[in-house]
Amino acid sequence: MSGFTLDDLEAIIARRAVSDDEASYTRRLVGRGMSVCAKKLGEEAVETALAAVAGTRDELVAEAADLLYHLLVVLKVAEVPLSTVTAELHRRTAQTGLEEKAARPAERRDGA
Ligand SMILES: N=c1c2ncn([C@@H]3O[C@H](COP(=O)(O)OP(=O)(O)OP(=O)(O)O)[C@@H](O)[C@H]3O)c2ncn1[C@@H]1O[C@H](COP(=O)(O)O)[C@@H](O)[C@H]1O
Repeated sequence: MSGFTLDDLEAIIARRAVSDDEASYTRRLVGRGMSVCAKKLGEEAVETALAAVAGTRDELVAEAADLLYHLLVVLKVAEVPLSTVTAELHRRTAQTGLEEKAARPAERRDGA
C-alpha cells in the first residue's frame, strides 16, 4: 500500500491545471476545454470496459487508472470537488443499490 489516494491525485491535477509548465499533459488537456476533456473521459471508459471483457488484468489496471485520472480532470474543469462525489456515495450507503435506483427520477432509472 502506497498511501496514495484520489484526493492526492486531485490536488496534483489542480496544481498542474494552472501551472505554466508546457510539459504538463493536464495543463494542455484542461486548456482544451470541457468538450475535449469529456470526450477523453468517454474514450477511457470504453477502453476500460473493453479491457474488463477482453484484456489482461494489467491492461484493466492501466485503463482504470487512465479512467480515474480523466474523471478527476472532468470534475476539476466542472469545479466539482471529489469530496462532493464521495459525499454522494456516502449518502447512498444508507440504502441498497436497488433502493437507490428506485428513488431516482424516472428518466435516470433506465438501463441496468
Ligand atoms: N495519472 C495521470 C494520467 N493517466 C493518464 N494520463 C495521460 O492521459 C493520456 C491518455 O492516453 P491516450 O493514449 O488517450 O493519450 P494521447 O493520445 O496522448 O491523448 P490525446 O493527445 O488524445 O489527449 C496519456 O497522455 C496519459 O499520459 C495521465 N496524465 C497525468 N496523470 C497524473 O497527473 C500528474 C500530472 O501530469 P502532468 O500534468 O502531465 O504533469 C502526473 O504526475 C500523474 O500523476
